[in-house]
Amino acid sequence: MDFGAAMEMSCLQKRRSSSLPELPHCLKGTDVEIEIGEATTVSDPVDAQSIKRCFPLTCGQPLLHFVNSLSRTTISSQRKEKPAVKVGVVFAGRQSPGGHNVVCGLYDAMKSHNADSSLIGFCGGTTGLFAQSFLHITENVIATYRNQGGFGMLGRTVDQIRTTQQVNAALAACQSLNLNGLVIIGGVTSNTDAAQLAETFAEANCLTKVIGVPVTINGDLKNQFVEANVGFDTVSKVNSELVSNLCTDALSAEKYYYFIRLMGRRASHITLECALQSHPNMVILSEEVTASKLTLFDITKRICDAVQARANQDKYHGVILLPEGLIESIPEAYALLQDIHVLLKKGTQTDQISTNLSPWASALFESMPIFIKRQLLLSPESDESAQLSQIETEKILAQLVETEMEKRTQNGTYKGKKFNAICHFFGYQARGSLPSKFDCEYANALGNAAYHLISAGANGYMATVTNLKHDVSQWRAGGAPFTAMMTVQRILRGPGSALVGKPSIHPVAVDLKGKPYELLLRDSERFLMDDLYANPGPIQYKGPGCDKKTISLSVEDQDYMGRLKELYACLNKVKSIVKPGCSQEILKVALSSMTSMVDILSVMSPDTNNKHL
Ligand SMILES: O=P(O)(O)OC[C@H]1O[C@](O)(CO)[C@@H](O)[C@@H]1O
Repeated sequence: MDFGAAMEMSCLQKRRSSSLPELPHCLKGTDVEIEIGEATTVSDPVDAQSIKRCFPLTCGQPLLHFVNSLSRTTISSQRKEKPAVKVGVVFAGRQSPGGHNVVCGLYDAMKSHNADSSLIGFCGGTTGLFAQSFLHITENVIATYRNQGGFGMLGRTVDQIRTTQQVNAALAACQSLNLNGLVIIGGVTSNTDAAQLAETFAEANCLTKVIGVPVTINGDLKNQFVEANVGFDTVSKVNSELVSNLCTDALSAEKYYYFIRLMGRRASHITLECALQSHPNMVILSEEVTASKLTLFDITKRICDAVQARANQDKYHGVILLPEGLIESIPEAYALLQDIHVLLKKGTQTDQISTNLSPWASALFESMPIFIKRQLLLSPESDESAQLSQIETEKILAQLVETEMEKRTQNGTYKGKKFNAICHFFGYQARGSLPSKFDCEYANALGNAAYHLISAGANGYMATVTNLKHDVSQWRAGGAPFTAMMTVQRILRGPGSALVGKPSIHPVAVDLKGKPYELLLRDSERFLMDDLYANPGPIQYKGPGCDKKTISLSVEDQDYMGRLKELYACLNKVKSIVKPGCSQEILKVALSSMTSMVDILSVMSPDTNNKHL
């Protein structure tokens, strides 16, 4: 493929390519300084031990904040040129709208601080990194891809830097190319891999500093340092418009139920956000199914009861949203997928799988239509999960609902008209969209921040931009160590014993106690029965509405991140001052800090999804 090549641009694309996203005040100009914040710690002792053991050199580093020294009266406003740097960038994860702007922001920052700095982009994702296949990123390349969708500038292939061979190949590439920095763009998997790479590079005394950037449509890389992911805003908006169009269509014809599956493998953030923006009749989130341990039968029954209730009001149309990860959250389907995975790994031929499954798994498998069987048997993804984007869960559900409605008709419990379903998967069409203004600006700021981290010699950090609910000018930027975002998963093995996994940055699920979900629950009954469809329309790039952020970002607890940080600071204070035999005075100070912690905790949701407090 011809990476970085010029492309035929529409009028809109040309205008976008020449428009420079606004930068937050703290990143503007050439007077950005770095302030060292509080050291990061992990309070859970098991997690802490394991993280320290796996990341002895990069664990416990402080938070970093960027400040614009021009805003300070004490510092001279003379422009400071920084040493030239050579940086490599790689799209390690799946494409996500806005990803190109990380590269553009990085490039702009590098060049504005020293015109001799050079940026190379690895072609074809991690494969290009291992093979040292790259292109020099020039002004022309930047102009072609600024504010454009996809990952066409550099492409992507596999999203892993995991095996010893892969890590060594990455190390060899960075050493032989003499890179000062390597910027890894991706989601939870890519950033976990980046953390490992940073540690390995530190061990090997490699010059290259590894920096991650949170870019994933899934919106599941969230923690006290990361408020949003590049791409989520765009994908939610594009999908919401498409869902709304189907709502309008359903209401006009009054004869179809649209079953729509949206992307989101391990968390249902996109589905939740689209529901909040477009108000379909029904939404089924993976997190709800997991929490209530709903079976396929339960879900089918819920939908059928809803169809029946609507038919009682003479309504024979509707729109139902579900995430692609739903299938894995249904206990019996998950177990079936696991069994299939084990057999595939053993090398069992696909036509022999059914006979080698346990009787119940085989019965479920055999009850599926032939095309679904084929999809279930697809070889797993690089992270060993099923190829969820290829499994048409919406069709399984539509078929089960149709069968059940026929049964109800035959036994006389349903007397309405025939149920008609039409299925859709909105995945790739939204993922390839032109990025929203928010994603363009957010990604650009993150790319800028990545440069400042490299120039400050930070290794093992994720670039962060926060305060996102506010105007771009007020956004804050900095970096947080990967290790401060990690947790260790425990697999319980009988009472008192647990198997501890490797420390990783884990995807964060929809919080069923959080504000966005609460908003959905509040209106779910009215959405179901009253057809309160709302159409947000296409993404706006200029004029009124262009600065609208996702509802999730806007309603998430305004002070949640601030409270977490406060909590974290109090805890660190206590830990640093309380020592065996310390004075009464110190204990009093510690007690007051702990009282503040209790106060903060009492106003926060008890289920914070966060183990680093
Ligand atoms: O492009 P591919 O390899 O089909 O990836 C599909 C997967 O990527 C994502 O779009 C993003 O992680 C998932 O929602 C989806 O399952």
